[in-house]
Amino acid sequence: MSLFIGIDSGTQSTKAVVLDLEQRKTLARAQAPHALIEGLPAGHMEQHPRDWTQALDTVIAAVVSKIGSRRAKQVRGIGISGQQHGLVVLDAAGEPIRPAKLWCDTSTAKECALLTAKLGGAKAVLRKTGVPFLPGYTAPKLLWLKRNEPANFRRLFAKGALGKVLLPHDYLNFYLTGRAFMEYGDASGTALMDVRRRQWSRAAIDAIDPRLAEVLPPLSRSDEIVGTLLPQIARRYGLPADTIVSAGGGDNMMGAIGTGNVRAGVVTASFGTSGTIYAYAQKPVVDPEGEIAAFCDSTDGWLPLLCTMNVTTATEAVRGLFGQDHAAFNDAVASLPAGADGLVFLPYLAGERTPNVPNGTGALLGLTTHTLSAAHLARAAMEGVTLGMNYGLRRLAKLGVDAKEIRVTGGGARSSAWRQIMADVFGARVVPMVEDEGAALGGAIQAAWALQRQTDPKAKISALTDALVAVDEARACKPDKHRHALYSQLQAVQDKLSLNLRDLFTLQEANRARSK
Ligand SMILES: Nc1ncnc2c1ncn2[C@@H]1O[C@H](COP(=O)(O)OP(=O)(O)O)[C@@H](O)[C@H]1O
Ligand SMILES: O=C(CO)[C@@H](O)[C@H](O)COP(=O)(O)O
Repeated sequence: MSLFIGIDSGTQSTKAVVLDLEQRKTLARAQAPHALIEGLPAGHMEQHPRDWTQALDTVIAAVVSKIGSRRAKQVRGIGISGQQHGLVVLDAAGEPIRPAKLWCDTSTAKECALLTAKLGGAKAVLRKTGVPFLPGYTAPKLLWLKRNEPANFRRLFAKGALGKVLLPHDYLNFYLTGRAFMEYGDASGTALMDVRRRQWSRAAIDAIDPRLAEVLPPLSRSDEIVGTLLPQIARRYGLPADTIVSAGGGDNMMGAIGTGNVRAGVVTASFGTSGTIYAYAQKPVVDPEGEIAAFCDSTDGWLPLLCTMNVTTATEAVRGLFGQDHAAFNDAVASLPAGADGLVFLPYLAGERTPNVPNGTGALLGLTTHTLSAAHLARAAMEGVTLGMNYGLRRLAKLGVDAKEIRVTGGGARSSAWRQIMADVFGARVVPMVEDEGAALGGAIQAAWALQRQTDPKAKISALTDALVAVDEARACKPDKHRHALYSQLQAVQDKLSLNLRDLFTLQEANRARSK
C-alpha cells in the first residue's frame, strides 16, 4: 500500500490531503490558518516563514492522527505546493533574515521600473527572460531589500557563510529535508529565470546584484526528489525515515496537476486569495503584451497563466462587513438577479496585477438607496472579481487558449452561486473537481510520480492524473446566453472604469504618501 501526502501552503492557510494510490481516493484532510503580519504600511504584505512551518506541522500531525499510526507507516512521499513568488531570505544558518514579502505585496513598483530600464525596456525584458518585472514577482523584492534594508541584504553574503534565496514552497522543502533547490515551475515566477531556456537569467540577476548567482539555489526538473525527511522530522511526524519529498511547485503549477491540467486542451481557474486561469502548453507561451505570465509548470512543460490579486480578498472583505457565514453570503448572492441591479464593483482592494495597476483601489458604481444593501454588495463583489478574471481570460483566448469548459478549484469554487456566475461571465461550462483542494492533491500526485520515475524514468504524470483526478459533473454549471450577454456589457463598464480611474489612482497614491 502506498500513501502520499499533498500539502498546499496557500496565502490564508495550509491544507493537507492523504492520497491512497491503490484505492484512488483521499483518506484524510486537514487545514491550519496563517495570517498576514498586521500594521505594515499600505502595499506591504508579509508573513513569517515560521508560521508556515507551524501550520505544516499542525496539518501533518492532524492527517497522521486521522489515518492512524499503522497506515502512517505506508506513507511513501510528500509533495509541497506553495503560494508563488514570495521572497524568503535565509542566513548561513538557514534562519529567515526577515519575514517573507508575498506575491500580493505591491511596494516594489519603483524597483520594477528600475529593473525594466536596466534590461533595456519592457520588450527587451520579454526577449531576455519571457517574464516582465511586476511587483508581485520575486526579482523586484530582492532589489527592494537591497535599496531599503541594505544590512539585511548584506547578510545573504556574509564572508565564507553564504545565505539562500528561496520561494515559500522551497523553504518548506528545506525545512523537511535540509536541502535547497528550485524546480522550474515556481522558479519561473521569480522573473530571474529565462523561461524559454529554463536557466537563471544572467541579465536579470546582474541588474540586481551579480552576487545573487551564489545564493540562488540550483534549478531542477520537476520529477526530481529533494531528499528524504530529516530523521528528527520523520520521528516527530511518525512517518517512515525513507519518506521522500518531491520537488513540489507553485500552487498554480500544483493546482494544474491536481485538476488534470497536464496536457493541452484543459483549462483551470483557481478561486483562492488570488484568481488564476491557466492551461498546460508544450512550448513557452510569451505574451507580447506581458499580461499573461509565461510560467513553466511543475511537470516540465509550460503554464501560460493570468493572475488577478483580488478574489476572495474582496468577497471575504464584504462578507466580514456583515458578519455572514458562507451559506448566508451565498444565499444573499443567489437572491439577486445577474448584474446586481446595476451595482458594479471594481475589486482592486489590494492593488491589481492584471491589468497592471499596483496603486489601484476599489470602486463602486451604481449605488442607489436600493443597491446599498448587504446582498447587492455581496453579488457585486462576486461578479466584480469574476469579471476581473475574465479580463485575462480574453487575453488568454487571443494567445490561443480555447476555454469552452473550465475546471475550477480553490475555496471560492465551493460556492454554487459563484460557479453559476463564473459560467455566465466566462461563457463556458464550469466544472468543479471531486477533490476541491486541487493544489494539495497535485502535491500528492507529483510525489507519487517522482517516486515512480526512480524505477521507470518514462513514467507519465498523465497516467496518474487520468487515474486519480475526477471532475464532479453533478455540480457543473452551464452558461446562460442572456446572462452572458449582460455580463459582456458589464465587462465593458468595468474595463472603462478601470482605465478611466488610472490618473485618480496616482493622485490618491500621492495623497496617501503625504498623509503618512
Ligand atoms: N463556500 C464558499 N464560498 C465563498 N468563499 C469560500 C467558500 N469556502 C471557502 N471560501 C473562501 O476561500 C478562501 C480560501 O481559498 P483557498 O483556495 O484555500 O485560498 P489560499 O490558497 O489563497 O489560502 C477563503 O477566503 C475562504 O473564505
Ligand atoms: O501570484 C500568484 C500567481 O502568479 C498567486 O496565485 C499566488 O500563487 C497565491 O495563490 P493563492 O494563495 O491565491 O492560491
